[in-house]
Amino acid sequence: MIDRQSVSACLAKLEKLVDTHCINGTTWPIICRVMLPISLDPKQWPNWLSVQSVVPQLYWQQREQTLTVAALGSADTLKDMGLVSELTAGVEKRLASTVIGDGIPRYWGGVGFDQTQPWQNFPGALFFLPSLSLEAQGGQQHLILQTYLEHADQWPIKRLALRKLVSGLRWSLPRQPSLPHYVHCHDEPNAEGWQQQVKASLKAIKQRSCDKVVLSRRRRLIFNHSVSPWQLLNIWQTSRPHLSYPFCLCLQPGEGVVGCSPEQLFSLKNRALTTEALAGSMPRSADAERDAQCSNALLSSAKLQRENQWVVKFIQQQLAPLVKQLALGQLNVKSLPYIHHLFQSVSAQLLSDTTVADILRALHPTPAVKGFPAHSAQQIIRDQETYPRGWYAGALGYWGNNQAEFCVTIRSAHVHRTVSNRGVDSKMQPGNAVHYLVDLFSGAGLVEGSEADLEWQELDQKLSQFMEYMQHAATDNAIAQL
Ligand SMILES: C=C(O[C@H]1C=CC=C(C(=O)O)[C@@H]1O)C(=O)O
Repeated sequence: MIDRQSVSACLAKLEKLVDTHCINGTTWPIICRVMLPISLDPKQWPNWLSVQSVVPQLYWQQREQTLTVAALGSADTLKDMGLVSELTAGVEKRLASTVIGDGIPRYWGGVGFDQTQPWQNFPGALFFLPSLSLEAQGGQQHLILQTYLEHADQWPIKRLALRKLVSGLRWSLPRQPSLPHYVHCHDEPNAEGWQQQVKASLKAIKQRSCDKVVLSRRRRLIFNHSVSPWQLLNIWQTSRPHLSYPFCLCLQPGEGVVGCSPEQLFSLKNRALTTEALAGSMPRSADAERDAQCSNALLSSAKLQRENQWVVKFIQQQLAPLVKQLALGQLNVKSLPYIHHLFQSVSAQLLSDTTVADILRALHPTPAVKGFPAHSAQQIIRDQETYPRGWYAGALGYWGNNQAEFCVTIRSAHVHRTVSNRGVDSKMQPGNAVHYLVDLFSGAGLVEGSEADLEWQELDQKLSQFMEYMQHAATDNAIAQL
């Protein structure tokens, strides 16, 4: 179990360690951390985070479930800084700090799709060292408290903040409130707008200014009642597709990015790197024979293979100066509950002077979410899309010394709210000033031979998974309340 007493004991241990270093220590900056074994079912962690008032709040689970984290509060945050290269250099510098105490520190966070197009109240990129985290790894669970100090002078303020965080923790886990029904649904672009965007993109592809571009659609659901990202995470997790990363990052209470992604950006353990090309899709069918045909069609369609091969080509090009022994896995099909994808794994060994930052900058974003070549695809996306992608199609995960893993934040939503003095449409109550918004995103890769109607259906397919889960959850809640 985890309770107030054990966390207080853990804090006392951390304070003692830091006090001793402040008196005797000579090396600065330091990361000081203590770990306490706990037993609290990780399935409860999102619920536990949802009742806390401190931010940031992060939940992230590794695709094979080898690591789960619930992180709360920040001992050190790096965000925005214009260039991702500056931010990543900052994280590397932090990780070179002297570590005092137990285990190996990890910074958590990531980068949005295009840092020049952030969401409101959400920086383009952010990494933080959690003040408090729960981590499950190798069959063990720990509570971890951490602080980062550039000098002893910072300790009194940071100690106070930690004490405040620990004393403000909430321990009772109420039932999640029921999920309301949305009152309005709006697609951007709509089906007609999509036709125009695809036409313009295919023209650029035909003129050879681009080989592939990934365009997206935003479905905005508007609610009259509060919706929390944690409710959505619950839905995604209960109906979790095999081998996906469930994640939720809130930078303000009740607002954040949430999703369940099948795609890994990369994983790095010591010097061994794995990454993948996940692109090219076919719908699933309830009929087993038809479903097998769809899956086989992925492996025989030249157009779908092109979609995937631009990603492979990009990965090979970008990694060439940074790795040795690059090897491609077999082209395969990854089947999720609603959709099949073409999938090819890539593995390599880092060269001796290659860093995590080099790999992150080289790979993100891949043509699975952007296109190829990157610059012209970016231009088309900027010309055609009418909203910022923010952290949709970004990268989210952890970064430690010689260790990192990031998922690509697709199959995701931005949960936020707006305040206005007008209703959004006639169904909204006139005096209802706060609108709760769930922006769902889905994207589709366009190459020579793509058809706007089929790509629109693919976007539907990707959205339908979530829409169905949500419908079920709202109905189940309504029944439970009878
Ligand atoms: C960009 C998305 O999916 C990517 C990943 C798998 C298959 C894709 C496709 O077939 O277009 C996309 O490249 C998304 O789901 O929003």
